[in-house]
Amino acid sequence: MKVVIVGTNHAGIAAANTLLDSGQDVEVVMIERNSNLSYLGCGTALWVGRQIDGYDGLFYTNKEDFEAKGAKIYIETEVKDIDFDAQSLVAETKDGEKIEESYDKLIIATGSQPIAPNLPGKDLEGIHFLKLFQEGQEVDKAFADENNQKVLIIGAGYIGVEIAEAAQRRGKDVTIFDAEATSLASYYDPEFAELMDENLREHGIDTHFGELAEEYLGEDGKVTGLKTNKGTYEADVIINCIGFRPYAVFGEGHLDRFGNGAYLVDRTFKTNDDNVYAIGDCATNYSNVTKEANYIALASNAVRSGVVAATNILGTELEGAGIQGSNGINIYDLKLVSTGFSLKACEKFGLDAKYVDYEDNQLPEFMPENDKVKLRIVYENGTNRILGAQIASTHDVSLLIHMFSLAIQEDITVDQLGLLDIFFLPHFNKPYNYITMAGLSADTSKD
Ligand SMILES: Cc1cc2nc3c(=O)[nH]c(=O)nc-3n(C[C@H](O)[C@H](O)[C@H](O)COP(=O)(O)OP(=O)(O)OC[C@H]3O[C@@H](n4cnc5c(N)ncnc54)[C@H](O)[C@@H]3O)c2cc1C
Ligand SMILES: NC(=O)C1=CN([C@@H]2O[C@H](COP(=O)(O)OP(=O)(O)OC[C@H]3O[C@@H](n4cnc5c(N)ncnc54)[C@H](O)[C@@H]3O)[C@@H](O)[C@H]2O)C=CC1
Repeated sequence: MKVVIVGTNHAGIAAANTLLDSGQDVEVVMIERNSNLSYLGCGTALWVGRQIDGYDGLFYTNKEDFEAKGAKIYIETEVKDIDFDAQSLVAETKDGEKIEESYDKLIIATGSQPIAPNLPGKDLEGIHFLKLFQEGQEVDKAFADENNQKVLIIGAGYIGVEIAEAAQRRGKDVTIFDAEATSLASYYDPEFAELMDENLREHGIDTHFGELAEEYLGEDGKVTGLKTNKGTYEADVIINCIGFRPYAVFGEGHLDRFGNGAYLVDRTFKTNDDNVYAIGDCATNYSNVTKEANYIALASNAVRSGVVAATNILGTELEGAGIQGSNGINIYDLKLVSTGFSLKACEKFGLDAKYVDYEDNQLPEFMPENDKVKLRIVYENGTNRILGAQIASTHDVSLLIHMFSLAIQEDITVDQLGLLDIFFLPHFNKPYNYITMAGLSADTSKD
Protein backbone atom coordinates (compact mmCIF):
# COMPACT_ATOMS: atom_id res chain seq x y z
CA MET A 1 0.00 0.00 0.00
CA LYS A 2 1.24 3.48 -0.85
CA VAL A 3 0.26 6.43 1.35
CA VAL A 4 1.00 10.03 0.39
CA ILE A 5 0.92 12.70 3.09
CA VAL A 6 0.49 16.32 1.98
CA GLY A 7 1.82 18.71 4.64
CA THR A 8 4.19 17.33 7.23
CA ASN A 9 3.93 19.43 10.33
CA HIS A 10 2.43 18.13 13.60
CA ALA A 11 -0.52 16.24 12.09
CA GLY A 12 1.35 14.86 9.07
CA ILE A 13 4.32 13.84 11.22
CA ALA A 14 2.10 11.95 13.67
CA ALA A 15 0.47 10.07 10.79
CA ALA A 16 3.84 9.30 9.17
CA ASN A 17 5.32 8.01 12.43
CA THR A 18 2.31 5.77 13.05
CA LEU A 19 2.58 4.29 9.55
CA LEU A 20 6.37 3.92 9.57
CA ASP A 21 6.60 2.49 13.10
CA SER A 22 3.84 -0.08 12.45
CA GLY A 23 6.14 -2.73 11.03
CA GLN A 24 3.68 -3.15 8.15
CA ASP A 25 4.68 -3.01 4.52
CA VAL A 26 3.63 0.58 3.74
CA GLU A 27 5.26 2.91 1.25
CA VAL A 28 5.12 6.43 2.71
CA VAL A 29 5.64 9.61 0.69
CA MET A 30 5.70 12.93 2.53
CA ILE A 31 5.45 16.29 0.75
CA GLU A 32 6.09 19.59 2.58
CA ARG A 33 6.34 23.06 1.09
CA ASN A 34 8.21 24.63 4.01
CA SER A 35 11.97 24.24 4.54
CA ASN A 36 11.51 22.81 8.04
CA LEU A 37 9.12 20.49 9.84
CA SER A 38 7.89 20.04 13.40
CA TYR A 39 8.31 23.65 14.57
CA LEU A 40 6.49 24.16 17.87
CA GLY A 41 4.91 27.59 17.45
CA CYS A 42 4.12 27.58 21.17
CA GLY A 43 7.80 28.35 21.71
CA THR A 44 7.94 31.46 19.50
CA ALA A 45 6.98 33.90 22.25
CA LEU A 46 9.37 32.13 24.64
CA TRP A 47 12.47 32.67 22.52
CA VAL A 48 11.40 36.02 21.09
CA GLY A 49 10.80 37.12 24.72
CA ARG A 50 14.18 35.59 25.72
CA GLN A 51 12.62 33.26 28.29
CA ILE A 52 14.45 30.39 26.60
CA ASP A 53 17.90 30.59 25.04
CA GLY A 54 17.00 29.87 21.45
CA TYR A 55 14.76 28.02 19.05
CA ASP A 56 16.80 24.89 18.29
CA GLY A 57 14.85 22.77 20.78
CA LEU A 58 11.54 23.76 19.17
CA PHE A 59 12.04 21.32 16.28
CA TYR A 60 11.46 17.74 17.38
CA THR A 61 12.23 15.92 14.13
CA ASN A 62 13.61 16.48 10.64
CA LYS A 63 13.70 15.14 7.09
CA GLU A 64 16.58 12.75 7.85
CA ASP A 65 14.63 11.02 10.65
CA PHE A 66 11.94 10.01 8.15
CA GLU A 67 14.39 8.98 5.45
CA ALA A 68 16.05 6.74 8.05
CA LYS A 69 12.67 5.08 8.63
CA GLY A 70 12.25 4.45 4.90
CA ALA A 71 9.95 7.31 3.86
CA LYS A 72 10.40 9.31 0.68
CA ILE A 73 10.22 12.94 1.75
CA TYR A 74 10.13 16.06 -0.39
CA ILE A 75 10.86 19.36 1.36
CA GLU A 76 10.25 22.83 -0.14
CA THR A 77 7.87 21.10 -2.52
CA GLU A 78 4.28 22.24 -2.88
CA VAL A 79 1.40 20.05 -3.96
CA LYS A 80 -0.39 21.98 -6.70
CA ASP A 81 -3.13 19.68 -7.86
CA ILE A 82 -4.79 16.44 -6.80
CA ASP A 83 -6.73 14.20 -9.20
CA PHE A 84 -9.03 12.30 -6.83
CA ASP A 85 -10.38 10.00 -9.58
CA ALA A 86 -6.96 8.98 -10.84
CA GLN A 87 -5.58 8.91 -7.26
CA SER A 88 -2.56 10.97 -8.18
CA LEU A 89 -1.13 14.39 -7.50
CA VAL A 90 1.28 16.92 -8.95
CA ALA A 91 3.77 18.87 -6.87
CA GLU A 92 6.46 21.41 -7.68
CA THR A 93 9.88 21.78 -6.06
CA LYS A 94 11.30 25.23 -5.27
CA ASP A 95 13.41 24.91 -8.43
CA GLY A 96 10.26 24.47 -10.50
CA GLU A 97 10.68 20.73 -11.07
CA LYS A 98 7.34 18.87 -11.44
CA ILE A 99 6.79 15.73 -9.40
CA GLU A 100 3.96 13.22 -9.80
CA GLU A 101 2.92 10.68 -7.21
CA SER A 102 0.08 8.19 -7.18
CA TYR A 103 -1.54 6.95 -3.99
CA ASP A 104 -3.69 4.20 -2.57
CA LYS A 105 -4.51 6.37 0.43
CA LEU A 106 -4.03 10.11 0.70
CA ILE A 107 -3.68 12.07 3.94
CA ILE A 108 -4.22 15.81 3.63
CA ALA A 109 -2.54 17.63 6.52
CA THR A 110 -2.20 21.11 5.08
CA GLY A 111 -3.00 22.87 8.36
CA SER A 112 -4.16 26.42 8.76
CA GLN A 113 -3.21 29.97 7.91
CA PRO A 114 -3.53 33.15 9.94
CA ILE A 115 -6.53 35.29 9.07
CA ALA A 116 -5.35 38.52 7.48
CA PRO A 117 -7.34 41.66 8.30
CA ASN A 118 -8.32 43.06 4.92
CA LEU A 119 -7.61 46.69 5.77
CA PRO A 120 -6.18 49.60 3.77
CA GLY A 121 -2.39 49.67 4.12
CA LYS A 122 -2.11 45.91 4.65
CA ASP A 123 0.99 45.64 2.42
CA LEU A 124 3.09 48.12 4.40
CA GLU A 125 6.44 46.95 5.74
CA GLY A 126 6.41 46.28 9.49
CA ILE A 127 3.12 44.34 9.55
CA HIS A 128 3.63 40.78 10.75
CA PHE A 129 1.91 37.43 11.33
CA LEU A 130 3.03 34.69 13.70
CA LYS A 131 2.51 31.22 12.37
CA LEU A 132 5.69 29.98 10.73
CA PHE A 133 9.16 29.77 12.28
CA GLN A 134 10.31 32.27 9.65
CA GLU A 135 7.63 34.76 10.76
CA GLY A 136 8.89 34.42 14.34
CA GLN A 137 12.38 35.23 13.08
CA GLU A 138 11.08 38.34 11.33
CA VAL A 139 9.37 39.57 14.51
CA ASP A 140 12.53 38.84 16.51
CA LYS A 141 14.55 40.88 14.01
CA ALA A 142 12.07 43.75 14.19
CA PHE A 143 12.29 43.75 18.01
CA ALA A 144 16.11 43.83 17.81
CA ASP A 145 15.95 47.18 15.98
CA GLU A 146 16.17 49.92 18.64
CA ASN A 147 14.15 52.24 16.40
CA ASN A 148 11.18 49.92 16.70
CA GLN A 149 9.76 50.83 20.08
CA LYS A 150 6.00 50.89 19.64
CA VAL A 151 4.49 47.45 19.12
CA LEU A 152 0.77 47.12 18.39
CA ILE A 153 -0.89 43.73 18.53
CA ILE A 154 -4.24 43.10 16.84
CA GLY A 155 -6.08 40.20 18.50
CA ALA A 156 -5.81 39.31 22.19
CA GLY A 157 -6.26 35.58 21.76
CA TYR A 158 -3.55 33.11 22.64
CA ILE A 159 -0.90 34.29 20.20
CA GLY A 160 -1.67 37.94 20.99
CA VAL A 161 -1.21 37.74 24.75
CA GLU A 162 1.89 35.56 24.40
CA ILE A 163 3.63 37.92 22.00
CA ALA A 164 2.51 40.93 24.07
CA GLU A 165 4.41 39.49 27.05
CA ALA A 166 7.42 38.74 24.83
CA ALA A 167 7.48 42.28 23.40
CA GLN A 168 7.20 43.81 26.87
CA ARG A 169 10.08 41.59 28.07
CA ARG A 170 12.12 43.00 25.16
CA GLY A 171 11.48 46.50 26.50
CA LYS A 172 8.87 47.59 23.94
CA ASP A 173 5.85 49.83 24.48
CA VAL A 174 3.05 47.38 23.86
CA THR A 175 -0.61 48.02 22.99
CA ILE A 176 -3.02 45.18 22.39
CA PHE A 177 -6.43 45.40 20.69
CA ASP A 178 -9.33 43.00 20.49
CA ALA A 179 -12.79 43.28 18.99
CA GLU A 180 -14.25 41.55 22.06
CA ALA A 181 -14.71 43.12 25.50
CA THR A 182 -11.84 41.14 27.06
CA SER A 183 -8.77 39.18 26.05
CA LEU A 184 -9.13 35.42 25.49
CA ALA A 185 -12.85 35.81 24.89
CA SER A 186 -13.04 32.62 22.79
CA TYR A 187 -11.83 30.53 25.71
CA TYR A 188 -12.97 32.18 28.97
CA ASP A 189 -15.94 33.95 30.46
CA PRO A 190 -15.30 37.60 31.42
CA GLU A 191 -14.77 36.76 35.14
CA PHE A 192 -11.67 34.77 34.11
CA ALA A 193 -10.50 36.72 31.07
CA GLU A 194 -10.53 39.94 33.12
CA LEU A 195 -7.84 38.44 35.38
CA MET A 196 -5.66 38.19 32.28
CA ASP A 197 -6.56 41.74 31.21
CA GLU A 198 -5.49 43.05 34.63
CA ASN A 199 -2.34 40.92 34.50
CA LEU A 200 -1.38 42.49 31.16
CA ARG A 201 -2.04 46.01 32.44
CA GLU A 202 -0.05 45.40 35.64
CA HIS A 203 2.93 44.65 33.42
CA GLY A 204 2.56 47.90 31.53
CA ILE A 205 0.69 46.61 28.49
CA ASP A 206 -1.94 49.00 27.20
CA THR A 207 -5.20 47.14 26.55
CA HIS A 208 -7.91 48.27 24.13
CA PHE A 209 -10.88 45.94 24.03
CA GLY A 210 -14.09 46.33 22.09
CA GLU A 211 -12.02 48.25 19.54
CA LEU A 212 -11.79 47.48 15.83
CA ALA A 213 -8.83 48.16 13.56
CA GLU A 214 -9.82 50.12 10.45
CA GLU A 215 -6.65 51.12 8.66
CA TYR A 216 -2.89 50.62 8.79
CA LEU A 217 -1.18 53.99 8.45
CA GLY A 218 2.20 54.37 6.79
CA GLU A 219 4.88 56.54 5.24
CA ASP A 220 7.37 55.61 2.51
CA GLY A 221 6.01 52.07 2.43
CA LYS A 222 6.54 51.46 6.16
CA VAL A 223 3.87 51.20 8.81
CA THR A 224 3.67 54.16 11.20
CA GLY A 225 0.36 53.65 12.94
CA LEU A 226 -3.08 52.14 13.23
CA LYS A 227 -6.46 53.79 12.95
CA THR A 228 -9.28 52.11 14.85
CA ASN A 229 -12.95 52.97 15.34
CA LYS A 230 -11.92 54.75 18.55
CA GLY A 231 -8.58 56.44 17.88
CA THR A 232 -5.24 56.63 16.09
CA TYR A 233 -2.09 55.03 17.49
CA GLU A 234 1.57 55.30 16.50
CA ALA A 235 3.29 52.03 15.59
CA ASP A 236 6.71 50.80 14.52
CA VAL A 237 5.64 47.16 14.42
CA ILE A 238 2.15 45.65 14.08
CA ILE A 239 1.47 41.97 14.70
CA ASN A 240 -1.80 40.45 13.44
CA CYS A 241 -3.14 37.51 15.41
CA ILE A 242 -6.87 37.35 14.91
CA GLY A 243 -7.12 33.58 14.53
CA PHE A 244 -6.50 30.82 12.01
CA ARG A 245 -8.58 29.54 9.15
CA PRO A 246 -8.20 26.04 7.73
CA TYR A 247 -5.97 25.77 4.67
CA ALA A 248 -8.19 23.41 2.70
CA VAL A 249 -7.71 24.25 -0.96
CA PHE A 250 -8.02 20.84 -2.62
CA GLY A 251 -11.07 18.89 -3.75
CA GLU A 252 -13.51 21.78 -4.24
CA GLY A 253 -16.82 20.12 -5.16
CA HIS A 254 -15.40 16.68 -4.34
CA LEU A 255 -14.63 16.77 -0.62
CA ASP A 256 -17.34 17.82 1.84
CA ARG A 257 -16.69 20.98 3.88
CA PHE A 258 -17.55 22.39 7.29
CA GLY A 259 -18.95 25.93 7.62
CA ASN A 260 -15.49 27.54 7.82
CA GLY A 261 -14.19 25.57 4.83
CA ALA A 262 -12.38 22.83 6.80
CA TYR A 263 -12.56 19.30 5.39
CA LEU A 264 -15.52 17.58 7.01
CA VAL A 265 -14.37 14.21 8.32
CA ASP A 266 -15.87 11.33 10.26
CA ARG A 267 -14.53 10.08 13.59
CA THR A 268 -11.75 8.18 11.81
CA PHE A 269 -10.74 11.42 10.01
CA LYS A 270 -11.89 10.01 6.68
CA THR A 271 -13.45 12.43 4.22
CA ASN A 272 -16.40 11.50 2.02
CA ASP A 273 -13.80 10.00 -0.40
CA ASP A 274 -12.91 6.55 0.98
CA ASN A 275 -9.28 6.93 -0.03
CA VAL A 276 -8.75 10.37 1.47
CA TYR A 277 -8.21 11.35 5.09
CA ALA A 278 -7.84 14.93 6.40
CA ILE A 279 -6.18 15.64 9.73
CA GLY A 280 -5.05 18.51 11.93
CA ASP A 281 -5.93 22.16 11.43
CA CYS A 282 -7.33 21.65 7.91
CA ALA A 283 -10.09 19.33 9.15
CA THR A 284 -12.94 19.10 11.62
CA ASN A 285 -12.95 17.07 14.80
CA TYR A 286 -15.82 15.54 16.76
CA SER A 287 -16.87 17.70 19.71
CA ASN A 288 -17.94 15.86 22.85
CA VAL A 289 -19.73 19.03 23.96
CA THR A 290 -22.00 19.55 20.94
CA LYS A 291 -21.90 15.88 19.83
CA GLU A 292 -21.19 16.94 16.28
CA ALA A 293 -18.31 18.15 14.11
CA ASN A 294 -16.53 21.30 15.22
CA TYR A 295 -13.32 23.13 14.35
CA ILE A 296 -10.60 23.80 16.95
CA ALA A 297 -7.04 24.44 15.74
CA LEU A 298 -4.59 23.00 18.27
CA ALA A 299 -1.38 21.00 17.96
CA SER A 300 -2.67 18.51 20.53
CA ASN A 301 -5.70 17.73 18.35
CA ALA A 302 -3.52 17.58 15.23
CA VAL A 303 -1.24 14.91 16.66
CA ARG A 304 -4.11 12.69 17.81
CA SER A 305 -5.91 12.99 14.48
CA GLY A 306 -2.75 11.83 12.68
CA VAL A 307 -2.48 8.74 14.86
CA VAL A 308 -6.17 7.85 14.38
CA ALA A 309 -6.18 8.31 10.58
CA ALA A 310 -2.99 6.27 10.12
CA THR A 311 -4.26 3.48 12.40
CA ASN A 312 -7.38 3.13 10.25
CA ILE A 313 -5.32 3.16 7.06
CA LEU A 314 -3.26 0.34 8.56
CA GLY A 315 -6.45 -1.70 8.86
CA THR A 316 -7.32 -1.33 12.55
CA GLU A 317 -10.63 0.42 13.04
CA LEU A 318 -10.25 3.23 15.56
CA GLU A 319 -12.48 6.20 16.23
CA GLY A 320 -11.03 9.36 17.74
CA ALA A 321 -12.17 10.05 21.30
CA GLY A 322 -13.44 13.47 20.25
CA ILE A 323 -12.28 16.80 21.59
CA GLN A 324 -13.11 19.29 24.28
CA GLY A 325 -10.68 21.97 23.04
CA SER A 326 -8.64 21.69 26.23
CA ASN A 327 -6.16 24.53 26.38
CA GLY A 328 -3.93 26.50 28.69
CA ILE A 329 -2.00 29.73 28.87
CA ASN A 330 0.69 31.11 31.16
CA ILE A 331 1.41 34.84 31.00
CA TYR A 332 3.91 36.13 33.57
CA ASP A 333 2.72 34.20 36.65
CA LEU A 334 -0.95 33.88 35.77
CA LYS A 335 -2.13 30.48 34.58
CA LEU A 336 -5.50 29.95 32.92
CA VAL A 337 -6.69 26.55 31.72
CA SER A 338 -10.01 25.59 30.23
CA THR A 339 -11.80 22.72 28.54
CA GLY A 340 -15.15 22.40 26.82
CA PHE A 341 -17.40 25.42 26.53
CA SER A 342 -17.55 28.65 28.51
CA LEU A 343 -20.98 29.97 29.42
CA LYS A 344 -20.63 32.41 26.55
CA ALA A 345 -19.81 29.62 24.07
CA CYS A 346 -22.86 27.67 25.30
CA GLU A 347 -25.06 30.67 24.53
CA LYS A 348 -23.53 30.95 21.05
CA PHE A 349 -24.19 27.27 20.32
CA GLY A 350 -27.68 27.29 21.85
CA LEU A 351 -26.83 25.01 24.79
CA ASP A 352 -28.96 25.61 27.89
CA ALA A 353 -26.25 25.94 30.52
CA LYS A 354 -25.82 26.74 34.21
CA TYR A 355 -22.62 27.21 36.14
CA VAL A 356 -21.08 26.96 39.58
CA ASP A 357 -18.12 29.07 40.71
CA TYR A 358 -15.83 28.28 43.62
CA GLU A 359 -12.82 30.25 44.77
CA ASP A 360 -10.49 29.09 47.53
CA ASN A 361 -6.89 28.70 48.59
CA GLN A 362 -5.08 25.79 47.03
CA LEU A 363 -3.62 24.65 50.38
CA PRO A 364 -4.81 24.72 54.02
CA GLU A 365 -4.35 28.16 55.58
CA PHE A 366 -1.64 26.86 57.95
CA MET A 367 0.72 26.25 55.01
CA PRO A 368 3.33 29.02 54.61
CA GLU A 369 2.88 29.64 50.88
CA ASN A 370 -0.51 29.59 49.28
CA ASP A 371 -2.29 30.64 46.09
CA LYS A 372 -5.90 31.42 45.32
CA VAL A 373 -7.65 29.21 42.77
CA LYS A 374 -10.80 30.21 40.90
CA LEU A 375 -12.90 27.47 39.31
CA ARG A 376 -16.00 27.59 37.13
CA ILE A 377 -17.84 24.47 36.04
CA VAL A 378 -20.42 24.90 33.27
CA TYR A 379 -23.10 22.21 33.01
CA GLU A 380 -26.28 21.49 31.11
CA ASN A 381 -29.55 22.62 32.63
CA GLY A 382 -31.63 19.51 33.30
CA THR A 383 -29.12 16.72 32.60
CA ASN A 384 -26.32 18.35 34.67
CA ARG A 385 -23.81 16.99 32.13
CA ILE A 386 -20.52 18.89 32.45
CA LEU A 387 -19.99 21.09 29.38
CA GLY A 388 -16.90 23.02 30.38
CA ALA A 389 -14.50 24.12 33.10
CA GLN A 390 -12.25 27.14 33.58
CA ILE A 391 -9.53 27.49 36.20
CA ALA A 392 -7.35 30.50 37.05
CA SER A 393 -4.48 30.65 39.52
CA THR A 394 -0.87 31.58 40.05
CA HIS A 395 -0.50 27.97 41.27
CA ASP A 396 0.16 25.33 38.61
CA VAL A 397 -3.33 23.85 38.29
CA SER A 398 -2.82 22.74 34.71
CA LEU A 399 -3.11 18.98 35.25
CA LEU A 400 -6.50 19.37 36.87
CA ILE A 401 -8.12 20.40 33.62
CA HIS A 402 -7.45 16.94 32.17
CA MET A 403 -9.89 15.47 34.69
CA PHE A 404 -12.58 17.88 33.49
CA SER A 405 -11.72 17.00 29.90
CA LEU A 406 -12.32 13.32 30.63
CA ALA A 407 -15.50 14.21 32.53
CA ILE A 408 -16.89 15.96 29.46
CA GLN A 409 -15.82 13.12 27.17
CA GLU A 410 -17.56 10.60 29.43
CA ASP A 411 -20.74 12.69 30.04
CA ILE A 412 -20.09 12.97 33.80
CA THR A 413 -22.57 15.15 35.68
CA VAL A 414 -21.60 17.98 38.01
CA ASP A 415 -23.13 16.30 41.09
CA GLN A 416 -20.89 13.27 40.53
CA LEU A 417 -17.91 15.49 41.32
CA GLY A 418 -19.20 16.31 44.80
CA LEU A 419 -18.52 12.83 46.17
CA LEU A 420 -15.56 11.98 43.93
CA ASP A 421 -12.69 10.29 45.80
CA ILE A 422 -10.16 13.13 45.94
CA PHE A 423 -7.10 12.55 48.10
CA PHE A 424 -5.96 15.13 50.65
CA LEU A 425 -2.44 16.11 51.64
CA PRO A 426 -1.61 19.59 52.96
CA HIS A 427 1.29 19.91 50.52
CA PHE A 428 -1.17 19.59 47.62
CA ASN A 429 -4.73 20.57 48.58
CA LYS A 430 -7.45 20.94 51.20
CA PRO A 431 -9.84 18.28 52.51
CA TYR A 432 -12.76 20.49 51.52
CA ASN A 433 -11.17 21.35 48.19
CA TYR A 434 -12.70 23.53 45.48
CA ILE A 435 -13.71 20.59 43.25
CA THR A 436 -15.63 18.85 46.03
CA MET A 437 -17.16 22.13 47.13
CA ALA A 438 -18.17 23.16 43.61
CA GLY A 439 -19.71 19.72 43.02
CA LEU A 440 -21.63 19.84 46.29
CA SER A 441 -22.84 23.40 45.86
CA ALA A 442 -23.96 23.18 42.20
CA ASP A 443 -27.68 23.79 41.77
CA THR A 444 -28.82 20.63 39.99
CA SER A 445 -32.52 21.41 39.87
CA LYS A 446 -33.88 22.08 36.39
CA ASP A 447 -34.63 25.78 35.75
C1 LIG B 1 2.53 31.05 17.69
C2 LIG B 1 1.71 29.81 17.84
C3 LIG B 1 1.61 29.20 19.07
C4 LIG B 1 0.85 28.02 19.21
N1 LIG B 1 0.78 27.44 20.44
C5 LIG B 1 0.08 26.31 20.60
C6 LIG B 1 0.05 25.64 21.85
O1 LIG B 1 0.65 26.09 22.84
N2 LIG B 1 -0.71 24.51 21.96
C7 LIG B 1 -1.38 23.98 20.90
O2 LIG B 1 -2.00 22.92 21.04
N3 LIG B 1 -1.36 24.59 19.68
C8 LIG B 1 -0.64 25.74 19.53
N4 LIG B 1 -0.61 26.36 18.30
C9 LIG B 1 -1.42 25.81 17.21
C10 LIG B 1 -0.67 24.70 16.48
O3 LIG B 1 0.59 25.17 16.04
C11 LIG B 1 -1.47 24.20 15.30
O4 LIG B 1 -2.71 23.75 15.74
C12 LIG B 1 -0.70 23.07 14.62
O5 LIG B 1 0.44 23.59 13.99
C13 LIG B 1 -1.55 22.32 13.61
O6 LIG B 1 -0.74 21.35 13.02
P1 LIG B 1 -1.04 20.84 11.52
O7 LIG B 1 0.06 19.90 11.19
O8 LIG B 1 -2.44 20.41 11.40
O9 LIG B 1 -0.96 22.16 10.63
P2 LIG B 1 0.21 23.18 10.31
O10 LIG B 1 1.10 23.34 11.47
O11 LIG B 1 -0.44 24.38 9.75
O12 LIG B 1 1.04 22.43 9.19
C14 LIG B 1 0.56 22.22 7.89
C15 LIG B 1 1.75 21.97 6.99
O13 LIG B 1 1.27 21.73 5.67
C16 LIG B 1 2.15 22.35 4.76
N5 LIG B 1 1.42 22.55 3.50
C17 LIG B 1 0.29 23.28 3.31
N6 LIG B 1 -0.11 23.22 2.05
C18 LIG B 1 0.78 22.44 1.40
C19 LIG B 1 0.92 22.02 0.05
N7 LIG B 1 0.03 22.37 -0.89
N8 LIG B 1 1.96 21.23 -0.27
C20 LIG B 1 2.86 20.84 0.67
N9 LIG B 1 2.78 21.23 1.97
C21 LIG B 1 1.76 22.01 2.32
C22 LIG B 1 2.56 23.64 5.46
O14 LIG B 1 3.77 24.15 4.96
C23 LIG B 1 2.68 23.17 6.91
O15 LIG B 1 3.99 22.76 7.24
C24 LIG B 1 0.16 27.50 18.12
C25 LIG B 1 0.28 28.11 16.86
C26 LIG B 1 1.06 29.24 16.72
C27 LIG B 1 1.19 29.86 15.37
N1 LIG C 1 -1.71 27.97 24.40
C1 LIG C 1 -2.27 27.50 23.31
O1 LIG C 1 -2.91 26.46 23.30
C2 LIG C 1 -2.12 28.29 22.05
C3 LIG C 1 -2.94 27.98 20.99
N2 LIG C 1 -2.86 28.68 19.84
C4 LIG C 1 -3.83 28.38 18.78
O2 LIG C 1 -3.47 28.96 17.56
C5 LIG C 1 -4.63 29.47 16.88
C6 LIG C 1 -4.44 30.91 16.48
O3 LIG C 1 -4.23 31.73 17.64
P1 LIG C 1 -4.74 33.23 17.63
O4 LIG C 1 -4.43 33.87 16.33
O5 LIG C 1 -4.27 33.87 18.87
O6 LIG C 1 -6.32 33.06 17.62
P2 LIG C 1 -7.39 33.07 18.82
O7 LIG C 1 -8.60 32.48 18.23
O8 LIG C 1 -6.82 32.53 20.06
O9 LIG C 1 -7.63 34.62 19.09
C7 LIG C 1 -7.99 35.53 18.09
C8 LIG C 1 -8.48 36.80 18.77
O10 LIG C 1 -8.63 37.79 17.77
C9 LIG C 1 -9.82 38.52 18.04
N3 LIG C 1 -10.28 39.08 16.78
C10 LIG C 1 -10.86 38.44 15.74
N4 LIG C 1 -11.09 39.30 14.72
C11 LIG C 1 -10.64 40.52 15.15
C12 LIG C 1 -10.58 41.79 14.57
N5 LIG C 1 -11.01 42.01 13.32
N6 LIG C 1 -10.04 42.81 15.28
C13 LIG C 1 -9.57 42.58 16.54
N7 LIG C 1 -9.61 41.40 17.15
C14 LIG C 1 -10.13 40.38 16.46
C15 LIG C 1 -10.77 37.50 18.64
O11 LIG C 1 -11.75 38.14 19.43
C16 LIG C 1 -9.82 36.64 19.46
O12 LIG C 1 -9.70 37.10 20.79
C17 LIG C 1 -5.79 29.26 17.82
O13 LIG C 1 -6.50 28.12 17.41
C18 LIG C 1 -5.14 29.04 19.16
O14 LIG C 1 -5.92 28.20 20.00
C19 LIG C 1 -1.99 29.72 19.69
C20 LIG C 1 -1.14 30.05 20.70
C21 LIG C 1 -1.11 29.36 21.96
